[in-house]
Amino acid sequence: MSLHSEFFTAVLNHLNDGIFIADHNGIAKWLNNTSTKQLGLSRENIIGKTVEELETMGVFTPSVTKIVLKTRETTTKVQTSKGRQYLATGYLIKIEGTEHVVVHVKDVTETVKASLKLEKTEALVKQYWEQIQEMKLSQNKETNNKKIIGKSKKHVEMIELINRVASFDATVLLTGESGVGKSFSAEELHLKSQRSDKPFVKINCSAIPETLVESELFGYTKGAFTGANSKGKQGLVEKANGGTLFLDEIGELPLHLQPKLLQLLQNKTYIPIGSTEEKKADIRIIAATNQNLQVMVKQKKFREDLFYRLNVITIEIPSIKDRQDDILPLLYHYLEKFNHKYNRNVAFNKETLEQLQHYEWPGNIRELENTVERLVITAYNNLISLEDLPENIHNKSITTSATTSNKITTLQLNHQSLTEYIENIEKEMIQHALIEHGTARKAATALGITQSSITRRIKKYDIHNF
Ligand SMILES: Nc1ncnc2c1ncn2[C@@H]1O[C@H](COP(=O)(O)OP(=O)(O)OP(=O)(O)O)[C@@H](O)[C@H]1O
Repeated sequence: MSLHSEFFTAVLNHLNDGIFIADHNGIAKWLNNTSTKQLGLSRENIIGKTVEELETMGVFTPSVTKIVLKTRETTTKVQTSKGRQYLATGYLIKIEGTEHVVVHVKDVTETVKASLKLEKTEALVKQYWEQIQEMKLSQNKETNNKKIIGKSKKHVEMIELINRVASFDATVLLTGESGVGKSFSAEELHLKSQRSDKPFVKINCSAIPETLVESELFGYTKGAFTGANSKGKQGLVEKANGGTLFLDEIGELPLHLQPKLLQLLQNKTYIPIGSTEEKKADIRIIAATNQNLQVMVKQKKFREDLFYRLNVITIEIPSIKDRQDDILPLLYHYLEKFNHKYNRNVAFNKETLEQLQHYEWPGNIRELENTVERLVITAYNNLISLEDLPENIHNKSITTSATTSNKITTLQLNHQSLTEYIENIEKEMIQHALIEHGTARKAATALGITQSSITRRIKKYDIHNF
C-alpha cells in the first residue's frame, strides 16, 4: 500500500492526533488534517520546508524530528504551538526504502490544565489539612493549658516531671487515687509529645465487659466468631496508630489478656482475633491505675513481667489532701467555669469557702468539680452559704488547721499556744490575699500592711505558691 493511497490517507486524516512525516534530511513530506490544524498552516506552506525552517518560523518548538535524526532514538517532547501544548513522539522508520521520521502529536492542553488544576487543588488540600492540624493542636494546647490548675509544690513537681518525660517514647504508668487527674495527665503527656498531632485513644479496662476487651483492643478479622461483624473490626491499637494508647484502670485488665499486652509493649506487635498474622503497632502506651499493682502481683492477680514493663516510668498524681494549697485555686477555677457555663454569677461566702477548703475531698478533683457545678446550679441567691453545701461536706468539722472561721472550737484552740494560733491565722490570711491578688504588693494593700511587712512574713511562713 503506497503512502498516498486513498484509503491510507483517509484513515490518517480521521485521527484526532496529528501525524507529521519528514525525510532523513528533516524536510516535511506529509501531514494529516489534524496536524495542519495544530500547526495553523496549510499543507502547501509546510511540505518542502525543513523542520529547522519551521522551528525558526515559530511553527513548533522544539523539533522532535531534529532530535530523532540526531539521536536516532524514539523521542517524546512537550511542544508548544500557538499557545497550546502537545505531546510529540518521533519514531525513526523506513518508508519505501529510505529513513523517515514519523511524529505522532497529541494535544494535551486540556490534560495539562486539568493536571495542573489537580496539582494546585492537592497542594491546597494539603495546606488546609496542615492548617487544620495546627489549629487543632494549638486549640488543644490552649484549652488544656487553661485547665492545668495548681501551684502547690507537689503539683508543680508532677507537671515538671510530665514535661520532662513527654518527649520520650517510653511507656508511662500513672498512679493515684480516683479523680486526681490521671486521664488528664495522660492527655497532657500526649499533647506535649511528638505524637501530639496523631490520635489519643483511651480505653477504660474496667468499663468494658471482660469478654469484649480483647476485640476492642486488638480488633478481629471477618468471620472471626459467631455474631462478629461480617467486615471485621478495627481495634483501638490500630486506631491509635502513630499516636498514644491510654489504658485506664490497667489493674482490671483480665489476666488471660495480659500476655498479649506484654507482647504489644515488648515487640510493638499483636495479632487480631481470628488472624494468624502479626501486625505492627506504632504506638506509645500510657497506663493508669488507682490500685496497688505490686500488691496485685503478690496476689497473682497481675503478671509480674507486665508490671515491670509498665513500671518503666511511674508518675504519681498527688491527691488533694497532699496538695491543699490547690483547693482554693481549683474552687475559683470551677466557680468561674460553671458561672460561665450556666450564665450565673454566684460566689462563695467566707464560711462556705473555708468549709470547702478544709474538706478532705476523698473523690479528689472530680468530687470538687462536681460539687462546685451543683452549687452553681442550685444556689438560691448569688452567695453560696453553708446551708447550700451537700450534707457530707456541711457536717464535716474543720480539723485540719486553725482558720479565721468562727467555727473553730475551743477544743481545737486548746491544742495550740496563742502565738501558734495567731500565726496560723496570719499565714492563712496572707496566703488567701496572695492567691486572690496575685502579687505581694497588691496583697499587702488589701491587708493594710506594708510591702516589707508582707515580704518578711512570706519568708517567715515559707509561702511560695501564689
Ligand atoms: N491539674 C488539673 N487542673 C484542673 N483540672 C484538673 C486537673 N487534673 C484533673 N482535673 C480535672 O479533674 C477531673 C478528674 O480528672 P481525671 O478524670 O483525669 O481523673 P482520674 O484520676 O483519671 O480519675 P479515675 O481514676 O476515676 O479515672 C477532670 O474533670 C479533669 O479535667
